[in-house]
Amino acid sequence: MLNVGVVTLFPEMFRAVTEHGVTGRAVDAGRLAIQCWNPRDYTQDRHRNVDDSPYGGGPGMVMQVAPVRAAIAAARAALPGAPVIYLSPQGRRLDQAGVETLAPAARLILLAGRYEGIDERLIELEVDAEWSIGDYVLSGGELPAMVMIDALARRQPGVVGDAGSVDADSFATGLLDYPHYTRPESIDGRTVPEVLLSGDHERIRRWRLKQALGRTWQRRPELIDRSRLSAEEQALLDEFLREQE
Ligand SMILES: NC(=O)c1ccc(N[C@@H]2CC[C@@H](O)C2)nc1
Repeated sequence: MLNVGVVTLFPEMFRAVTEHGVTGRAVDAGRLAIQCWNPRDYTQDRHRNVDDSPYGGGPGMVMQVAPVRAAIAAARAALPGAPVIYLSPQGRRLDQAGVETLAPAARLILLAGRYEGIDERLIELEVDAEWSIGDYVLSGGELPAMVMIDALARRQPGVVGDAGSVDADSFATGLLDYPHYTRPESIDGRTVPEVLLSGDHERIRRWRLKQALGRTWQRRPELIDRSRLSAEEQALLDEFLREQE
């Protein structure tokens, strides 16, 4: 059971994960819970302000400490002991290995910022870890938070129907995915590789491993350390590359 608290100005956005697909079913099955706390609900002023001008000048606004801190406190009360993760381009780059390190956590609090960001003292006082989903700037931390929720939910037992499919997930193997096909057998004259119609499961396993190795070598060579490949993997990669010549 993964229990996620989210501090966000846009709780409605999280319906994208609570009401759809694998994560929606995980919520229905009680394997995933997502609860949002909105800093705007913790403002004291009539205008319910959550942002203010930046010290030092410059464009945009900065999220104020007090409302966000109060929302985090409310989340902590509901999720005692949960680490607080702030999503930002300044964070550690999330990859499948990072997902694996976060996966054992039963509780997490995700802090999604808006505007130009949050007051640095919030990070110093409340944030346990900063994570980034990639080197690009987004309007808010909500989408990165949902990316993290989806990746972590898939690692919860029972969330992904066929457990084997999670193990075979690309990156779970450290490789890119092999090609997938389904009916019809021919589209615009393009047919399905006959090995996949053979019913020979060992041949199919080898073909898929060869494709994963070859595609990874061609598109993301840095993901392959040839010295760590098994004899079978080395042979399959060589075979793939010979066929490409
Ligand atoms: N690459 C990322 O994971 C990422 C995370 C957050 C973000 N934007 C928010 C808005 C203001 C500040 O909180 C940060 N952009 C990119």
